[in-house]
Amino acid sequence: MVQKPIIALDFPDRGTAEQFLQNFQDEQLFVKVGMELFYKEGSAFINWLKSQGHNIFLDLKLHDIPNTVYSAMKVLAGLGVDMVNVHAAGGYKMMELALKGLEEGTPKGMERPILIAVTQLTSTSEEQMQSEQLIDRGLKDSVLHYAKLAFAAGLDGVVCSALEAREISKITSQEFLKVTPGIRMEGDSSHDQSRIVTPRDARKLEASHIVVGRSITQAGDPLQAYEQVKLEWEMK
Ligand SMILES: O=c1ccn([C@@H]2O[C@H](COP(=O)(O)O)[C@@H](O)[C@H]2O)c(=O)[nH]1
Repeated sequence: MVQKPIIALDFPDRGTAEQFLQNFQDEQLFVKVGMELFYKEGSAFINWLKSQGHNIFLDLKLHDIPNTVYSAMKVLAGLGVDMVNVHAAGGYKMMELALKGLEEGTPKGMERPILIAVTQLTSTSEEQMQSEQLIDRGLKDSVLHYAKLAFAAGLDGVVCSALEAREISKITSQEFLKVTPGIRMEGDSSHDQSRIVTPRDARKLEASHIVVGRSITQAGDPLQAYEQVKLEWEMK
């Protein structure tokens, strides 16, 4: 089944986010809440989104020592969101403990949130990665390496560019999720993203999910922009 595009709710506060969501009336969406909105509004906003029937990816990208991530994941597991994430650069042990924390923290009768790991941010270019992270390899090698590590640690998938999705499937499994931000419609500004792909190409490249922010949230008609993204994404 094709998953709904995930809309990145990159807004400063709950009021702005709720106003944006009014464009979609009763449609049940898959939304992403990032650091900005979560740090401002906390779990009350998550509860409200759930009460509206939306699926939620809580995008906090945890990256700390294994024990700290383990404890934090135990808390996040209680929020009832559908998806959470860590940075794969935190390492194998950190990812393993993130998963353990989620498993232990998920209340009885609830499903454990999907756990994915960021490989290389879609804003990162090969040159930037080599000069700033001192990685003396191609960017794809680094993404594939992190994907393999996340797979070995038992995670459900990764955040990557759709450009890397097909190769990740080959070295992990078809079911391993490839959640792909950096999505732009033809002709849209890339803003601060480096590795961008259209919804149509993301589908062809076998991404399992697309994450779309500004192409929808900053559109004159967000509902129409969402419908267009969805149409391209669902067309094979
Ligand atoms: O590698 C990553 C990981 C996360 N993101 C997040 O996705 C959205 C993308 O927003 P756009 O406006 O469509 O660029 C944003 O919330 C990022 O924090 C990412 O872009 N790349």
